[in-house]
Amino acid sequence: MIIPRLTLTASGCSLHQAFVYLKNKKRQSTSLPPLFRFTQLRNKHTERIEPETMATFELKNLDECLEKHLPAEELKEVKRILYGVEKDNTLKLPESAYQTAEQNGFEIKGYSFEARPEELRKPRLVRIGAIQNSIVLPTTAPIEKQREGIWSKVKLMIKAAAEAGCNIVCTQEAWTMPFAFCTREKFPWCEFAEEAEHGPTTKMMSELAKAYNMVIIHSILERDMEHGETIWNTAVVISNSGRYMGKHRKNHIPRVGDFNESTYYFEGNTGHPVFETEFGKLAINICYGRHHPQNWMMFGLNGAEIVFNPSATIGRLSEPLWGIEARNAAIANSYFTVAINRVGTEEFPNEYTSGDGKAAHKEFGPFYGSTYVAAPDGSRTPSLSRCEDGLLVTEVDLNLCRQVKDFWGFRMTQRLPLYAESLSKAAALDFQPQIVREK
Ligand SMILES: NC(=O)NCCC(=O)O
Repeated sequence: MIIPRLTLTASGCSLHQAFVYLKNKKRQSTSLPPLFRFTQLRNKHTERIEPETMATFELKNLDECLEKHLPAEELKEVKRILYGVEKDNTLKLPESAYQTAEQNGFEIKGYSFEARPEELRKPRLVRIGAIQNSIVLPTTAPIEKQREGIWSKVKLMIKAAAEAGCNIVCTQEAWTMPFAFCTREKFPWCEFAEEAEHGPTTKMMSELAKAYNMVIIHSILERDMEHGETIWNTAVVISNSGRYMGKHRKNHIPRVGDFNESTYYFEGNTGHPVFETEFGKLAINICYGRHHPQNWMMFGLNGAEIVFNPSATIGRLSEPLWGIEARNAAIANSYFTVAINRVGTEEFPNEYTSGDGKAAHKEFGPFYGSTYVAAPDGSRTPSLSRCEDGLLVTEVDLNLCRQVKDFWGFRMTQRLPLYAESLSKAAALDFQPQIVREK
């Protein structure tokens, strides 16, 4: 789907970031870590600004746009219809979390979803942190420096999540690296791959998980040392004890636009695991898997209460789909979903083509952020910004999953045996589609 206007708007975000940077420069110049300062300047210089963006570059967030332009009464009704929330569900976070965000130049937002009080079960309140971020150093910097740069930034965001009382935190897809798969070059990008259980990033995240008593889900390029050093796109789950719980490998690999990921790794072989943690039963449906309702369904069948969707996707391709897919999955499967997307435009040293007859180019993006959480009753939070680093904190009561199952009965009416029979027929070589024609 081609939506040129949205694309242009997103690329204009860098102007806004540059403006915010300059505005905050004086106030933050001593407290801002050098890597942050570099990123914000770099974005200003590397993202293309087309003349048409000037009119709309302020659209860094759809919700802020609605708030700016709609009268209060209408805004309330629009939000009820769009988000399924009857009353303001903004969650006030501890001051320290806001301060950490402000000092380090990222957005922080808090929301909550309530469930009905039950007689026999206590509320099962869980705070979820979802992190969206841009890369930090140029993609030409040494690999280890690039990774450490992103680590430093995201560690501060995890600190803010801890201050905000988060029990679970999830990063975006392939969070330690630029999303270089557009290039189809193996070197140096494969060097970002690391072991899921024993790699440096999991080690670092395990320390944070233990220190903050937090489950951490982080999505990396995995190198499987036990199976021929093969590469996978993998989400790692670390318990709040700091111990490695397991991993899930991306089930559906895109072959669309510049998402040339099939050059690097295969479809995952880990099924649909659900991780039973102190803070609920969690699963991960990595990026492109969100277009496959059956992928979402299988995590539900295995008992997931929250399914994370760490992603890397761009406006030209998928922005109109973004608000629909994870939200629909939450409704269809009676669980919470957390859709997370990176921000910024990434520039690579060599030009590549998109196979669409257009000129070769070096940039990939803009990735449009817009991280949000959807609840099983179909309500959802507003999105984080389309262009800024951000932490979304959402408090959920997991009791809502069963309450929605009881009310709507989607799990009861699911007709699994009917579909199992039909699916095995559809997958057979001699399948004949069930079509009725006029005689
Ligand atoms: N990372 C990834 O799978 N992106 C594919 C594009 C999309 O699914 O929106």
